[in-house]
Amino acid sequence: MTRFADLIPDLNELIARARADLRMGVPVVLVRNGRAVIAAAVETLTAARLRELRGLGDPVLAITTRRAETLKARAYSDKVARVILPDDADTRWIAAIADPADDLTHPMKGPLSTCRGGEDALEAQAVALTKSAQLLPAVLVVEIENAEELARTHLLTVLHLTDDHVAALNLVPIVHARLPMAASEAGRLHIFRPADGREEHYAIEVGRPPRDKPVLARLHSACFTGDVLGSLKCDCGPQLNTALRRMGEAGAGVLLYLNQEGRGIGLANKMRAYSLQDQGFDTVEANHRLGFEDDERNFGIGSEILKTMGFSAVRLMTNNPRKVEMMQATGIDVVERVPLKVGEGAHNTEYLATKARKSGHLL
Ligand SMILES: Nc1nc2c(ncn2[C@@H]2O[C@H](COP(=O)(O)OP(=O)(O)OP(=O)(O)O)[C@@H](O)[C@H]2O)c(=O)[nH]1
Ligand SMILES: [Zn+2]
Repeated sequence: MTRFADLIPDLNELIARARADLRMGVPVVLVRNGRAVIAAAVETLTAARLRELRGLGDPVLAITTRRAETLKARAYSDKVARVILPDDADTRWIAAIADPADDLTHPMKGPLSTCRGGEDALEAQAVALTKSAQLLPAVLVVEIENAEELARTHLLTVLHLTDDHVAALNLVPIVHARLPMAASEAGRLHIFRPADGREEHYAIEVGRPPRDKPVLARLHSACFTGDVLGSLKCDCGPQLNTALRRMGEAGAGVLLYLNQEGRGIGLANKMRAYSLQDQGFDTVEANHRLGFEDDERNFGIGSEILKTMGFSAVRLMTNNPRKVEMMQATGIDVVERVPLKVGEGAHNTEYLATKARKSGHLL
């Protein structure tokens, strides 16, 4: 028995630490079924670290199959493609694989060689880690033998992964307090903190809705540009304000403010997507070129919070049928869908039309 064993971080805690490492540019070590790799996020890779990683073996650049499609590289798997790093590839070459900003002005000179066969589970998990760290989904990976020793001598985080690790949500209510708002003086803000070290989420309770009846609810995803800056590119700001106002008028409701900016890709990546939209790509194409799925959000978070607050049924304000399906699938009964169509204008007609055409939003 190790003494003070409870002081040792568990896998969820180590994953949170690994996320922070990758964001800073520090490589992490991943081990699974006797295989070990060292992985560094492309977005934060420095020339010095690239040099040393090359010294450890033959690096492979792992990207999502989505990004590989844009680069016309063969993925051989539905999750991840492994691009073989040419000997003369520098950090700029590597960055261009991950970042589509210059795809049109400086297309990659292919064809890119990719690995076929062999193990790619760790590569897929490493890419998933960069996604959850809200970085570009791309990692430089080198297979290593002496993982434990390298990690110990170089103070690197080691993750022993068994299978596709799904952290339990475990949203802990931290605090709530009265918050009079323009939409309702009877407001209350609740803070929920997930056990996985990621962003906190909020619930804004309007009035005191009875727990045993369906509550007027809105699942709102953070949109700094729309909610705070009044961006005209989307409908988020007006949707947020209208939802709160309707709850105020009804005297009761609950708005979940989920910190899943940019449909879960983070504000930096959303701005990368906006820059691609300025080059003519629509909202879905831009996500795909960056290597993301259309929507990387986890709506299960909303259900967890509602259950913790004591609700089991909602009248959900949304135009997104996926939100309804996900709520039902995660144990909250959606007795009614309440449309929330506001904020249409010259700058977002295309955006709303694309949501309807490609993402199934109801108009
Ligand atoms: N990646 C990406 N995210 C965007 C873009 N425009 C808006 N968003 C994000 O999309 C999300 C919109 O969230 P919601 O309004 O809650 O969801 P919705 O799927 O539109 O569904 P309803 O509004 O409920 O009908 C927010 O997280 C925004 O930050 C974009 O062009 N690209
Ligand atoms: Zn928005």
